Amino acid sequence: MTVNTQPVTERPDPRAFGLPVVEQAQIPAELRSLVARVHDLVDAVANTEADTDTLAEAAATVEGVTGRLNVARRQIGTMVQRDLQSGDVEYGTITNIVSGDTNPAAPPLLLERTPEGLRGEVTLNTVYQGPPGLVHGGWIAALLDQAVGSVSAVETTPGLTAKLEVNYRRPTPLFTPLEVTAEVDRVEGRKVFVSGRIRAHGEVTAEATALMVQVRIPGTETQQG
Ligand SMILES: CCCCCCCCCCCCCC(=O)SCCNC(=O)CCNC(=O)[C@H](O)C(C)(C)COP(=O)(O)OP(=O)(O)OC[C@H]1O[C@@H](n2cnc3c(N)ncnc32)[C@H](O)[C@@H]1OP(=O)(O)O
Repeated sequence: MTVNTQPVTERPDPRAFGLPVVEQAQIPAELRSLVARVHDLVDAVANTEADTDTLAEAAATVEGVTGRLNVARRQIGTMVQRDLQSGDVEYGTITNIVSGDTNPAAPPLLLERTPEGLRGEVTLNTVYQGPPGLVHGGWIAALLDQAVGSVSAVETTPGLTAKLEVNYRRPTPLFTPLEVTAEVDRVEGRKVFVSGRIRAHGEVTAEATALMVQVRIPGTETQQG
């Protein structure tokens, strides 16, 4: 649908808020590899039944590595700039729990623009388990919150979630490609009404409606209402 979008040039640059910005292409391949290895490590730790000697050795090794990595830490709020296939520029926090490039706990959910809004695919392992074999309801809400927040940011300007209502229609399975979609339904001043869905095997397992309230951008208060 057609929404009340603003020109790309009016989107806020996080640098204007004093936030450091890293271009996605500047993230070293070695860091991406580390993130992927630790993502697998979390799954291995969550499920291991290895003997106690192996567990003790692994704990000591991980403690040592953690100490070496903590010597140099990023500033909280560091943003990553992503160039979408559509040509749009998107900003997100680099450690975002759902989509962050450097967060090994993120699945991650990567979203791309479609004529309707945003779409992405993600497959979740037992790290995201709630009931046996199923995705935790809080994580379902997190996926939907990220998708509706991102579509609001990409199609209008960034905002915070004021209200999120999730309907859990069917169990959402682990180890199954999940399609996540989101769209802007309407815009009223700073209020952006959005909706999103998760599908497994083409069937909706969860859907959400949400209200995003756009952040006030210095110098544009009158435009934003
Ligand atoms: C540059 C940065 C780039 C960032 C990229 C990000 C990528 C995105 C990905 C992130 C994805 C993850 C996303 C996350 O995880 S966001 C994290 C979770 N959300 C929060 O922490 C938000 C906490 N809440 C607040 O900070 C404030 O309440 C906000 C900012 C939301 C509004 O406080 P503000 O003082 O600014 O505005 P206002 O109070 O004058 O309200 C304005 C209008 O809204 C209406 N209203 C408000 N609340 C509700 C409600 N509950 N139901 C119905 N209506 C509500 C209100 O009546 C009014 O309407 P009207 O009277 O004008 O008609």
